Amino acid sequence: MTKPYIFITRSLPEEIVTPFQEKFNVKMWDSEEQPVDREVLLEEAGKADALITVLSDQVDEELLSRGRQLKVVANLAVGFDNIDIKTAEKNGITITNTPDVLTETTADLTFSLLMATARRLIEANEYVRKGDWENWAPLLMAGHDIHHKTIGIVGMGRIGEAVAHRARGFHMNVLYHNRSRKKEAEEKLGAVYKSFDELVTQADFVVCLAPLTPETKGMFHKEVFKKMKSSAIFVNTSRGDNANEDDLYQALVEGDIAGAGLDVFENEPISKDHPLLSLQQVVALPHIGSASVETRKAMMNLCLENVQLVLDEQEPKTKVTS
Ligand SMILES: NC(=O)C1=CN([C@@H]2O[C@H](COP(=O)(O)OP(=O)(O)OC[C@H]3O[C@@H](n4cnc5c(N)ncnc54)[C@H](OP(=O)(O)O)[C@@H]3O)[C@@H](O)[C@H]2O)C=CC1
Ligand SMILES: O=CC(=O)O
Repeated sequence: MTKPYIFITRSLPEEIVTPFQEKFNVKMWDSEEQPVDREVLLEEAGKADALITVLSDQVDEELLSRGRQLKVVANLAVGFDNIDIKTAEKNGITITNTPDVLTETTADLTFSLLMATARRLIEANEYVRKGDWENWAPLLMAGHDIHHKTIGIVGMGRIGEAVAHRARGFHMNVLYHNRSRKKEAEEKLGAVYKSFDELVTQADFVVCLAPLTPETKGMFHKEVFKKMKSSAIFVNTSRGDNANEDDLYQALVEGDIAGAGLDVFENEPISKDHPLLSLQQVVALPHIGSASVETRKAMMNLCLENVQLVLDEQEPKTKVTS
């Protein structure tokens, strides 16, 4: 009997893949960094039983309609805005993601980014390395306090709650906004529910952790930045499209807000000539929210386990539904 065929759109460590090779025929794209060619991906989608994809692969109608063989697409991310879930469901293809295993790691990164932006860590590091540090000065690299300030979390889900937990350790007041109230988070974390407008007006740090959906796309725009405190710092570790980057740039230049910590961008990788990267008050990272070795390996294992379960005609651990 021929083994089921799994195609993985990036090269993953052998140690992760080898245990699955006895039961499955596993092929990987030969680069860890370079995305798979679209034509190759479409061809593979037509003959594979399972795909393991990354967040930059467009799993759209064209791909999901390539043939009857494809049973499961396991996305190496918790976000699944790159996948047309409705078409997958219509075509009987199971979609899985990687929630929970990356929550704490992404919360660590989100809070680090908040701190690095507020306390100007990247700018200060460059200042020392360039040899510009000649004297101690009373306001040299003075930034913004974090402790006892107010954090406003838009998207108080798994990662949002983990960020709130860290914020409590810094004696911060925690505000949050979701479409629905989370009484449990309010009790456990002392978080206070606010409307979106109230949150952006009152918070010193506005952190976006809502998924990218038609509703959240562009939710941080010109008028929203104008409502924020001029000392506010915007942190985005969700998806770049949740903020309008032109408006964010203007808000920073015009002093509507004081800084931005960004792990995600409208177009990734962001061009080095992008206006946002010309601003000292912006800290930019290459979408590394979940990037610890332990967590990335846990995500890879979860993808392979989900694929195995679906191909064995069992329920996957973390199925995505519309
Ligand atoms: N930078 C990185 O590397 C990473 C980025 N991410 C991003 O973080 C996101 C969140 O992950 P996770 O916490 O696990 O997801 P969850 O689904 O647990 O949380 C998302 C939260 O967003 C809220 N939400 C959804 N729609 C809206 C809306 N229109 N307005 C306000 N709140 C909304 C939801 O509450 P409700 O339904 O009540 O509105 C929910 O509480 C991912 O979707 C992904 O985009 C995740 C991991 C790593
Ligand atoms: O952006 C990363 C994810 O897991 O979603």
